[in-house]
Amino acid sequence: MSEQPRPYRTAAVIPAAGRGVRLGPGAPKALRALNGTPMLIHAVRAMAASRHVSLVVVVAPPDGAPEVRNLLAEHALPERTDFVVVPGGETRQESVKRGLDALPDSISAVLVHDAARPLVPVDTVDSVVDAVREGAPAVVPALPLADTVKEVEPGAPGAPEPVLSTPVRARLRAVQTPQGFDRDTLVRAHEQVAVSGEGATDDAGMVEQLGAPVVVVPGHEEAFKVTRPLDLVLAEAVLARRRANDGF
Ligand SMILES: Nc1ccn([C@@H]2O[C@H](COP(=O)(O)OP(=O)(O)OP(=O)(O)O)[C@@H](O)[C@H]2O)c(=O)n1
Ligand SMILES: C[C@](O)(CO)[C@H](O)COP(=O)(O)O
Repeated sequence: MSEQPRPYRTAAVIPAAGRGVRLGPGAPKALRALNGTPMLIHAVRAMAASRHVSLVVVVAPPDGAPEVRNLLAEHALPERTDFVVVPGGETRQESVKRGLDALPDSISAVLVHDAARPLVPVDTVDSVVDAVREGAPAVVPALPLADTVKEVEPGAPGAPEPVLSTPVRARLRAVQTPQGFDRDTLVRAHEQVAVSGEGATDDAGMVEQLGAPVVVVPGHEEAFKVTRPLDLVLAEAVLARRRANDGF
């Protein structure tokens, strides 16, 4: 007898276990506040805002799972969405893998979304989900670049670095999250693709190494990653503009 196809259910895995070294000293980055609310809660709400997302798996700082469970209980979140919290690993890639391991069998599509991109609009989330539902095994939101990019021979910090090439800017895209995947493809990438050093910098890159197609859909300026202190200033400004537009 042939296996029943899975009902189409989409989960979001939110890696939130990073320290936030580039942001400077303080609590783990995902737990720092934006307009009084932890960055992670903004990211969780951004995923749960999509009508497609029925489950959100939060990958917490390694010893922070109880604190994250408390945060989820304390903040208003949509009732139609289920939430699971698991502890993260040493690298982003390990943290994503732990999130994937927590998915129930019923899930057929997965979004992987940085907690550090708390302000992604729901339309961007939905356009990624739609492209996966239409059959793309891997989908990334991305924007054209404003700067010219040079490939260099990396040297000591602060030392002049020889330029090797100038890629054609019109062919480059700055990649954001959520990245969307057919679940089996992403699991296969995490099982089969060997990545050395600090791990893969994004999940779609691992799928590329499998030889599976990855497509880009338009990203959004407000899906920027909170990485350095100036990004916090921008995030607060975006939230202030949203509050003003909402009329409170
Ligand atoms: N071991 C890790 C490292 C990163 N992340 C998550 O991956 C996302 C993108 O990583 P990044 O912006 O680099 O966050 P940090 O690793 O916290 O930042 P930094 O490199 O400055 O320490 C973040 O939501 C971060 O919490 C994770 O879950 N587990
Ligand atoms: C996944 C990502 O956000 C895509 O741009 C990015 O690669 C994460 O990099 P980080 O160094 O872990 O912040």
